[in-house]
Amino acid sequence: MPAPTDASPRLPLDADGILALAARSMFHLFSSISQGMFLVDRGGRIVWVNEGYQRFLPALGVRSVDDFLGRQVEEVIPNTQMRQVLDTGQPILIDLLTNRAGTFVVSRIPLHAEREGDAGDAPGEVIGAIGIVLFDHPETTLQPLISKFAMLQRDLDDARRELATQRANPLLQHAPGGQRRAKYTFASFIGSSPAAVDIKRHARRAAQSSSPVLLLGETGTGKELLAHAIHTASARAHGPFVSLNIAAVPDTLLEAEFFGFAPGAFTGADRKGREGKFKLADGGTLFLDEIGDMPMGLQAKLLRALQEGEIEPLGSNKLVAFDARVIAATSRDLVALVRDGRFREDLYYRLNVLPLRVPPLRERRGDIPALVEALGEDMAQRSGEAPPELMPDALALLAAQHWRGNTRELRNVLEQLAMRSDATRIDAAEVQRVLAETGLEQIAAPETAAPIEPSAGETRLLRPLAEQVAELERRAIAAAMATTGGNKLAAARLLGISRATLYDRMAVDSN
Ligand SMILES: Nc1ncnc2c1ncn2[C@@H]1O[C@H](COP(=O)(O)OP(=O)(O)OP(=O)(O)O)[C@@H](O)[C@H]1O
Repeated sequence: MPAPTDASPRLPLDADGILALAARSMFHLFSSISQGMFLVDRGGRIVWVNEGYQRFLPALGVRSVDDFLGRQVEEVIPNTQMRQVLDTGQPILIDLLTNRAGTFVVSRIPLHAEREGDAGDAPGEVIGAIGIVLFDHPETTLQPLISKFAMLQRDLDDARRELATQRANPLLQHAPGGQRRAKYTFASFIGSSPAAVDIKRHARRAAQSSSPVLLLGETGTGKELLAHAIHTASARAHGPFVSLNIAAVPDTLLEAEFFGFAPGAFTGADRKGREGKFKLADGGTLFLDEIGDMPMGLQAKLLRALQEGEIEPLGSNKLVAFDARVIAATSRDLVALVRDGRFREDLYYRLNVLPLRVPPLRERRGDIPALVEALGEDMAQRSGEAPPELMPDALALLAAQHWRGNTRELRNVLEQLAMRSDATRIDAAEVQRVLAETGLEQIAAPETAAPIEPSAGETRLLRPLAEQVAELERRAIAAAMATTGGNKLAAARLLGISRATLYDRMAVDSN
């Protein structure tokens, strides 16, 4: 390393100089790594904004930097907490801010006056504050953190629900041997549409029998929930409910998971040996989720176990009898898997004794308002905040979606809505924005497509057609403008019309 020459820059030797240099370096660092910064004076007036921040101005409804400077911060940045920082002198180092421009991770730091003379280390009076946008689009930039948080939240949720359900239903209380018990009853399956009533009726009937049940349906339709409910309503309700998600266990470990292993059965195995799920489910129900993902090699062994009512733990050379009722579930097309030679036909028939097809959400759109209410209540119980209240147009828009991920996806969207919206009453434009931001396809909510209450919907339709078309057009334009943050070109593209046509229609609406 070359020795510093007299011309090389050096660290200042005095404390004030070092402090000034550190402050300058940190300011430059934040200015370059953050998405934007601005300063307010003691009175909350915006006095400076950097280049990065300027790109948020259109979404905030501000036309130019000149329009931004000199304004009171609350006037131009809804929901800001800068005033609190000015009043308390306390920084808010990390916070989520949601307003019409989106959701941001922000930091707010007070600026203190220099202390005159020998005032010690105490900060001087607050003379302003600096606002920093650390991340925009936190849903993508902070995805790993958010996913982890969501997972923990869901675990907590499950535990709370389990407790609440146990209190309400003694049948769900401790099964012999400890914690393995069902979490849901048929009452947990929300829905009174013909399709929901039908599946519950068939499932209740299946609960009376001891034959294997096969739950077929898309992901998130409630197959696992129904498996729990069938167990709870069955004669085995006092026995354990044991579930195994076949897709979640590596193929090499599956056999041990199913059948258990004898002490010292293989290198690295637990010295004491371990019981498999079949044995753990003795006297109760074994739920085999994602059965379509079962490796071919193990299918023959599963078939034998089901036929004989006996299993052979790995490395034991001993047959052990078990008494468990099997409920299997899959979102895959088992018949096609059989046809392609990827699922044994004999095993398919063994499992397919009582097949139940769980309908996707789009076949029971009428249940969506009730589901929204139940899921909202559940979320509110968890967060301690009031449940989100969806306006009729927002519900209609949700009811019109395709919902590939069914109830699980609906729940995710509601969680996003609760997280991003300041208002407790959520309208269609807000839903549209979240659907767009979460990358879900959006289907407009024509009133004829999914009337939530047929009679009310029909009454609404008994008006002049031109009036209804105009209203639908106005709502579509408003939704497109909300989704694109007011960008008319993008809104026109979304609606499949030219920009000129969009201007025309908007001019008509404002007249
Ligand atoms: N009808 C319903 N009423 C209330 N909650 C429901 C309903 N259907 C599904 N859910 C909820 O949606 C989520 C997904 O349900 P579940 O895990 O039972 O679906 P699944 O069909 O087993 O999904 P996968 O095939 O992906 O495992 C759960 O939180 C469940 O409680």
